[in-house]
Amino acid sequence: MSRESLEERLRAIGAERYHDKHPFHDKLHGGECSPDQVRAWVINRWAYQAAIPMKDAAFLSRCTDPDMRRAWRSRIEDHDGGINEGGGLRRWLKLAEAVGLDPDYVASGRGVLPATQFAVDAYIRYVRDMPLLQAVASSLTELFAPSIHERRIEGLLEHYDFANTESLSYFKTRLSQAPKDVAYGLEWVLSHADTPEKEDMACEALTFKTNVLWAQLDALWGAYVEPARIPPGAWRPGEGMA
Ligand SMILES: O=C(O)c1cc(C(=O)O)c2c(n1)C(=O)C(=O)c1cc(C(=O)O)[nH]c1-2
Repeated sequence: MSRESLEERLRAIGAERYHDKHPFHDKLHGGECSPDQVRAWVINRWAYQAAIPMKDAAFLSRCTDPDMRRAWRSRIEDHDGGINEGGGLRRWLKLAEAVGLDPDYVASGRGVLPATQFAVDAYIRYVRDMPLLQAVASSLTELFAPSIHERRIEGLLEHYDFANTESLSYFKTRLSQAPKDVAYGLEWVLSHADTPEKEDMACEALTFKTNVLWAQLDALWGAYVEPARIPPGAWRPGEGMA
C-alpha cells in the first residue's frame, strides 16, 4: 500500500465515524440545546480537555527520540500554558463561566458522567500502553477537528447569547494549533506504517479514538436529552452554578 492509500483509509474512517456526525452536535450547533444541555456538554467535555495533556505527558514519557519529544511537547503547552496566562484549559473555563457555571466546580471534574470518564481514561491508557504507532495515530482525529470547530464557532455565535469572542476563544485558538499537530502526526504515521500490518494498526487506533469521542456524546445524549436519565452522582441542573 502507498502513503496515499493509507491516508485515504484514515480519512475514510473520519468521514464515516468522526463525532461531527453525532446528533448531539447537530442539536448544539443548530441552537437547539437548552441552557442546561449546553452546561452538561461544557462540564463533560472538560473531562476530555483535562485528559489531553495527561495523555500527551504519557506519550512523552515513552518517547525515546528527543526530536519527537521536542515536536510533541507543544501540545502540553497549548493546553496548560504558562503560570500567568494559562492555556486551552483556562480558555475552556472561560466558556464554563459564560454559560453560568462556577469554573472551580467544572475544574473539579465533579459531575462528569461515568461513561465519559471511562472513555477519556481509556484514551490516556491507550496512549500509555499501545505501540507508539498507535499512540500517534490515535491523535489523528484532529485531521477532522478544525472543520467542526469552525462550524461550532459559527453555530454558537448565531444561536446563543453566551457566545462571543472571549467565551469561544478556546475554539478559535485550536484553529491554528491543531493543523500543526496533525501535520506532524500524519507525516509520522505515513512514514512509519510501512507494512500492511502496521497500516491496519494505524487504522484501528483511529477507529478506537473515534469511539472515545462518540461514546462521550452518547453518554451526554442518554443523560440529558429527553427522556433524560441522569446517572447517580452526575451533574444535575442547578448544581455548580456561579
Ligand atoms: O471539539 C472537537 O470536536 C475536538 C475534537 C478533538 C479530537 O478530534 O480528538 C480534539 C479537540 N477538539 C481539541 O480541541 C483538542 O485539543 C484535541 C487534542 C486531541 C488529541 O487527540 O490529541 N484531540 C482534540
